This record gives sequence, C-alpha cells and structure tokens, in this order.
Amino acid sequence: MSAQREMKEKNPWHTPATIIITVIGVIAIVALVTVAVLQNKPLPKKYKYGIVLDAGSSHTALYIYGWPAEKVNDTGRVVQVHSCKVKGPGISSYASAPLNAGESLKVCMLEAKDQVPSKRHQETPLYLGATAGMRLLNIENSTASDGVFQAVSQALQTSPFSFQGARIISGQEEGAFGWVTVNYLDDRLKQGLETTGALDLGGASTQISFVSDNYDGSESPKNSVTFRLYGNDYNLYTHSFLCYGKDQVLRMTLAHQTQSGPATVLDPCFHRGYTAIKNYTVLYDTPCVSDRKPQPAPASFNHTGTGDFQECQRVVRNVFNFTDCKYSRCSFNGVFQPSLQGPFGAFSAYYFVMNFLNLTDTSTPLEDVKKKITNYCATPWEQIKEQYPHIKQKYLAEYCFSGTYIITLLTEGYNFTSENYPNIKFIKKIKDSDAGWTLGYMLNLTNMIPAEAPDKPPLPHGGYVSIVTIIAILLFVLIIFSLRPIWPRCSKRPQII
Ligand SMILES: Nc1nc2c(ncn2[C@@H]2O[C@H](COP(=O)(O)OP(=O)(O)OP(=O)(O)O)[C@@H](O)[C@H]2O)c(=O)[nH]1
Repeated sequence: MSAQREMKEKNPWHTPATIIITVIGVIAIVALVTVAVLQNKPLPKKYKYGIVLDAGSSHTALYIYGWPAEKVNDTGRVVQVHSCKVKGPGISSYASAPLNAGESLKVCMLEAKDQVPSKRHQETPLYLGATAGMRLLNIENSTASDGVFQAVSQALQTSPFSFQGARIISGQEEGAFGWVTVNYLDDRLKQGLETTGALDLGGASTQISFVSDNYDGSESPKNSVTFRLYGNDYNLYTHSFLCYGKDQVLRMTLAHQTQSGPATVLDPCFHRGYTAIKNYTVLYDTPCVSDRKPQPAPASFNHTGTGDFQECQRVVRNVFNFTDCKYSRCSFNGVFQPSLQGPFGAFSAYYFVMNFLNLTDTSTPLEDVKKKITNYCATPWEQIKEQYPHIKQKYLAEYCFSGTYIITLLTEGYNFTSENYPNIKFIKKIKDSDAGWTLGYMLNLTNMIPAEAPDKPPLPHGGYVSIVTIIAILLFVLIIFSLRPIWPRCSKRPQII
C-alpha cells in the first residue's frame, strides 16, 4: 500500500509543474480557437436599403432592395425585400390632374416606411424612373409631362427617405439595366459566365438586350452599351422599341383596322361573342397611332371578336416593317440586330401572358404553341369567362391578342426559330427578386457593382477556424512531447523505487 502511494508520488505526470503546464496549454488552445472563431464570425447582419419606383405606362410599382451593410460589393447580395403595386393607372395617365399622380403613390410609400427600419429611413435612397408611358407623354405634351414629374417629386420629397430624383429613363437604359438585373441575380457577372439575354415586354415599349460575338458596336453604335463589371468587359447589344409594348400594339392593330372609320370592327384577335363599344378619340390618343386617325371619325365603334389566330397574326404583322434595312441584318423597322446568341430570360408581360396560356415550357415545339393559341382564340368569350371567373376581364379578353403578338414578335420580329426558341425562359422572378430594370438601375446609381473583381479573403471563415484549430492541436502535442524528459517510464511493470 505504501509502495503504491510512493509510486504515485514519484509519477512525474502528477508533479505540480506538469499539471500547471498542461492546464495552461489547454487554456491557451481554447483561448486561441475562441479568438479565431469570434474574430472571424460574420458580424450580425445590419441591412442597408434602397427604393426604386418603376413608373410604367400601365402602372407604378415600388421595389425595396436590401443588402448587408458590411459587404457592399459582393455579387448576388442585394435582394428584393418588398414590392408594392400602386393602385390605379401609370403616372402618365394623370396628365390632366398631376396632383393625383403624387397622391396615388401614398399607400405604397407608407408600406415602405413600415418595411424599412426607421433608423435607416434618412440614409435610404429613393429613385423614381419613368418608362415608355412618360416617354410618350413627353413627346406629345412636354409641359404635361413636367407637371406630372413636379407633382410626384413633391410627394416623394415629403417621404422620410433620401429622395434622389424622378426622371424618364431612356429605352437604352431600360434594356441595359434589365440585362444587368437578370445576370446579377443569376450570379453570372462576378463569375464571368456566359450571360443571359433579356427580353422585356411592357405596356408601351419592349426591349431586347444580349451579348453577341458578332457585335462589337461598330455597326449601329447606338445599340451598343459597354460595361466593365467585376473585371470583365461586356459589349451589350440593346434596343427598345417605343410603341411596341403590348397595349400600344393593340391600339396600333385596332387603328389599322379602323382606318376607314367603320362603326363596327370585326377583330380576329378577340374571342367570338366578345363585343364592346370603344371610343375613337381614346383609341387614337397616343403618338403611336395618332397620325392614322380617320378624318372624320365617328365618336365610337363596335369592337367585335371573331377569334381567329391566323387572321390575328396577319393583322399583327401589319405593325412591323420587315422590308427596310440598311444594315447587314435587322429585326424590324430598319433596326439593326446581330444574330441571336445564348439563353434569354423573357419577363414582364411575356411572363404574364405565356404563364396564363400555359406556354412557359419552351420545349413545346413552336407549331404546338401556335396550335394552343389558335384553340384559345377560337374559344367563345362566354366560355372563357366561365372558365376563368377570377381573372380580370380586361386581361382575359386580351390574352388571344397578346399571345399572338408575343409569338409574332419573337419569331418574325427578333427571328427566333424552332432551334433557338427553347433558349428562351419565361421568368417572373429570379431568387425571389422580380426581373426588370429597377434592380440594375439601383446597383448602378449606388455604385454597387465594381468595375474590378473585389479581393477575396484568402480563406473562408470555416477554413480559417479549422486551420487555427489544427495548429493549436499540433502545438499542444508539441508541448507534450517537449516534456518528454520528465515523462514516466513506459513500462507495464510498476516502477518500484
Ligand atoms: N395578365 C397580366 N397582365 C399584367 C399584369 N400586370 C401587368 N400586366 C400587363 O402587362 C403589361 C406590361 O406591364 P408592365 O411590365 O408593368 O409594363 P409597364 O411598366 O406598365 O410598361 P412600360 O412603361 O412599357 O415598361 C401591361 O399591358 C400590363 O397591363 C398581371 O398581373 N397580369
């Protein structure tokens, strides 16, 4: 018994020095790892915000974007945190009562106040960009357009946000920023991947934007936009067709059919059984068709559907000029377009219409797409209303026309064929953010996409912590081994002293 106690007392592992060294070693390792973990832990997320109002021809929508405050330049970090659809028509419809345009934004602005934490209000930039509706009003009556901007600016200045101005964005900006949005959200820019083209169909204009190896900007330079983003150069082809949004094209096709001022128009783009009294003055009240107004025109006409896709396509073709082209190749109306390249994202009305018609699957052969639209157009109006009781009748009545226009624009306007039609993806959102020009516009104005690729930390957080842990364990083992001279003898036999 006493020999055993003596053996314990002589065991060098139990000397005060080794115990102290071991405890200090363990504490040092724990401290080292803890510091590494804490020092590199992502900071609690403080968000910054930006707000963009898309003042379109048919309506205004508000988008709130958010991003972590500490990492501004990382791709894919800015996301849409909220959106609000303004009730009523687009701001260009308030030309004769501009104060109401400002008033119409109030509900969405109140929502924005609730969505953005109040301590961030003052630093949150607020932009309003107006598109084709205001472009047309500005052409038609620039004083009225100035009045509308004054009214909306006054309303937005009273908001708690940092209002940065309201302006018409050019068709080129609308196309290019739509392309930036799509590729930013898809993480294609930072990684330098092949980009996705953007097809945007609005109410009053439509945009096509893509990068093509066959386009360096020398032919038709007005269609060229160059960007340097994350260290990559892009030469983007973009064109915006004013008046080729679906609402204005509908007016153009009607104007074409009413050139002689008839009292009844039999329209193949509307369902059999559809009939409505329409006002000539309202129909022709847009620069897109005003020069075609019959003189003298009766006050109104009876708009009656006949529901015939092929006839509708014939009518729709009339709005395009496919013959004049002074370039090596054109889309339509004498506009240069290089050969189509890469995948395309088609959004806004492209999505609304094709989604309703159940045609978002572009692996469906084009002939079958046309058959489906033919069947939809041929369905009597009464049956359509019964089938879709919850869908706004204005939208419902126009899907036959809109589907026909979309297919004609894509295949005959932009020259998509059976081979490359499947390259189109009809999209509404990408990773919970709406596809459209607004995000690209804000990223540009807040300088959130750097021209050069940001420096990456040499290691991700997890890798850093693992390496520190391994080094700490190695150090510990080293200390233990350095204590070797005072190790107990490695013998199974008890050492009897
Ligand atoms: N079916 C359907 N159509 C919609 C919906 N929202 C908008 N539209 C229509 O789709 C078309 C395009 O809408 P937007 O993308 O908002 O276009 P916009 O911004 O008003 O028009 P631009 O100024 O030309 O860009 C318009 O004819 C709208 O009336 C929807 O939820 N469903």
